[in-house]
Amino acid sequence: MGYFSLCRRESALAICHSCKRNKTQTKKKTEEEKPNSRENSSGLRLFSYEELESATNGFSSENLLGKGSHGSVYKAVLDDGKLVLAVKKITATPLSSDEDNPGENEIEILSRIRNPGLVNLLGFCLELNERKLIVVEFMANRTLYDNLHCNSRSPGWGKRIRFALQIAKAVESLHSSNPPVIHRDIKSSNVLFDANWNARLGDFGLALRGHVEDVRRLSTPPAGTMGYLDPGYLTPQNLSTKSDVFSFGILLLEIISGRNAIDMNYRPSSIDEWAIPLIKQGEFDRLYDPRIGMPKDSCVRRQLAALAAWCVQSSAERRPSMLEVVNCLRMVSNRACSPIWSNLPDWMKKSAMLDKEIDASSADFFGSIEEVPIGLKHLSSSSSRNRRVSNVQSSGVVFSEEPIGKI
Ligand SMILES: Nc1ncnc2c1ncn2[C@@H]1O[C@H](COP(=O)(O)OP(=O)(O)OP(=O)(O)O)[C@@H](O)[C@H]1O
Repeated sequence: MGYFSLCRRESALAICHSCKRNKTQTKKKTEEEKPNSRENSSGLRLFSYEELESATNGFSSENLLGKGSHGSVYKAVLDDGKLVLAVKKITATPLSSDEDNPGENEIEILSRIRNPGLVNLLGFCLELNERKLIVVEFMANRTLYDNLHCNSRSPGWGKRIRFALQIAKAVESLHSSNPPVIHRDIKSSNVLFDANWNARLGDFGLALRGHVEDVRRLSTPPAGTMGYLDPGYLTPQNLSTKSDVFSFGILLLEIISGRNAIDMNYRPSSIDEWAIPLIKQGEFDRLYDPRIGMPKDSCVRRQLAALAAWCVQSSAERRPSMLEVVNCLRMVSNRACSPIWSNLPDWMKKSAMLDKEIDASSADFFGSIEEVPIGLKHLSSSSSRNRRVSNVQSSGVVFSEEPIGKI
């Protein structure tokens, strides 16, 4: 029996059962719950259709936040203006089954995970069987796609690196949950910013939850978005968390270069085919977003580019884990935000790391790695900029002062 079939039998996930109820049953239940909406056992709120309709001004175009391939998203204001949230009105296709209905899948997955790095589920409305309403946290500052590509004031390197780290942490939290979640649709339009400009990962319509062997057994066809999709993910058997790592690498290249994942104004049009030769040749001035110029710190330039290249390798096994990505980005972030950090005496570095909640294994990343998984040049042990900051981590990537060699 597949994992999702099992999920559907668990009482803890009342939502799944509820979703399967017919309209009459659901209406009856909701009527019983009136006049006030209430939370179910998972802490999720059950909304009535009427209250969401009224909170979105009748799903008006003024409240429309955007449209995706599975429906539209509206801003909703409830509880006398105290609560602002986003309502996804999912349009089921005639072919949608319980197994592949993105709305139901999103509820099923998001009801089991909650994390400050995600656009979390707040509740749902079950009254429309064919067009479900999913209620999630409202993200006030639009998507990463909008901010990178449609904003005349493009974010600078400090912000971009912080965003990359926040997204990486969110993906890592999915991969390390039990059982793991594979998002399968990491891309800039699925990263949204909350009111405090924290990057949050959203849209779990394609996500799969379960141990890789179980998920593979389900034979869910490969899915994702062109330009971000792992080229090695051709059959259900190829699925692994490393497909998310590939998509994250594409996202990182997008953050670095400011160009679209697929952009007909460039040759080659796909970002990885365009970027990797530039990274190999050390042509960072052509790689980095010309609107804001390259990061001033040459180490940061090399490190970010090499990390992206590591993630988009064609061999899934040779890509880093998301934990390694997080550790790399923590180091980059540290360096980018405090250039003086690399010159500090060891004891101060340690304190600085504690202050910034950076663990020792992250610090190892830049200092003492023997393995060079993508053919990056070995770090010269005499290089003062890249010298060892603490003890060894078993695998990783090395950044050199020189242009990066063969990948
Ligand atoms: N929680 C939210 N808060 C604010 N705006 C949102 C929220 N979720 C989505 N949006 C807006 O609605 C748009 C559509 O979102 P949706 O997740 O349906 O599709 P998408 O990810 O853009 O595209 P696709 O479904 O094709 O992957 C987003 O691009 C975003 O502008």
